[in-house]
Amino acid sequence: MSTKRVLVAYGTKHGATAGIAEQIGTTLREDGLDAVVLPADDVHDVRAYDAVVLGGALYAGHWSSKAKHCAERNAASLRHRPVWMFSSGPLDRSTEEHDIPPVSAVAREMQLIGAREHMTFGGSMTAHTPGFLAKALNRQGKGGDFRNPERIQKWAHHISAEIVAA
Ligand SMILES: Cc1cc2nc3c(=O)[nH]c(=O)nc-3n(C[C@H](O)[C@H](O)[C@H](O)COP(=O)(O)O)c2cc1C
Repeated sequence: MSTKRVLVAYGTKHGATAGIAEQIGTTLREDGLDAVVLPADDVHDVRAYDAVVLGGALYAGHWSSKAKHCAERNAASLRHRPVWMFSSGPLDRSTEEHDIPPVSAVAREMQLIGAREHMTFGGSMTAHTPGFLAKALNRQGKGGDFRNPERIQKWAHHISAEIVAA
């Protein structure tokens, strides 16, 4: 049986979501899959992949437009392969306490594509994040890196298991 190819695509503004995507890619590779990690803007054809993981950052209640446009641009092909989606956002530990459902636009994309599952991961906004609002929130002590490597890895292992079993 040939190694399954998996695309992990991400829509990011400041890199936190890219970091999550890279960790998912690394874990999928450790599990024996051929995983490629790409910015969502660079994804124009997913037909070379057996499965796709697509993530986007949340800003003001909206999922990354880069991730959304990627889903829309590739909808016809995504419908024919297993797809998982994730969001990177909350700047607290809430994602570790309970599941945070996808925002409505993501739920709509998932339905259109027939995506299997969605996960919300804690985000990251540090003193290095550019932008007035980010700086102001950091000054108020509201920033931090809330990405949880164990949770990300656990979800990636779960995806590998489903892909291998398919
Ligand atoms: C101006 C601003 C607005 C944000 N709005 C949300 C939001 O509505 N929901 C959320 O969960 N996180 C929100 N966040 C947190 C970001 O989603 C988080 O920092 C994310 O990991 C950033 O990803 P990126 O670095 O890939 O762009 C916001 C952050 C900033 C700076």
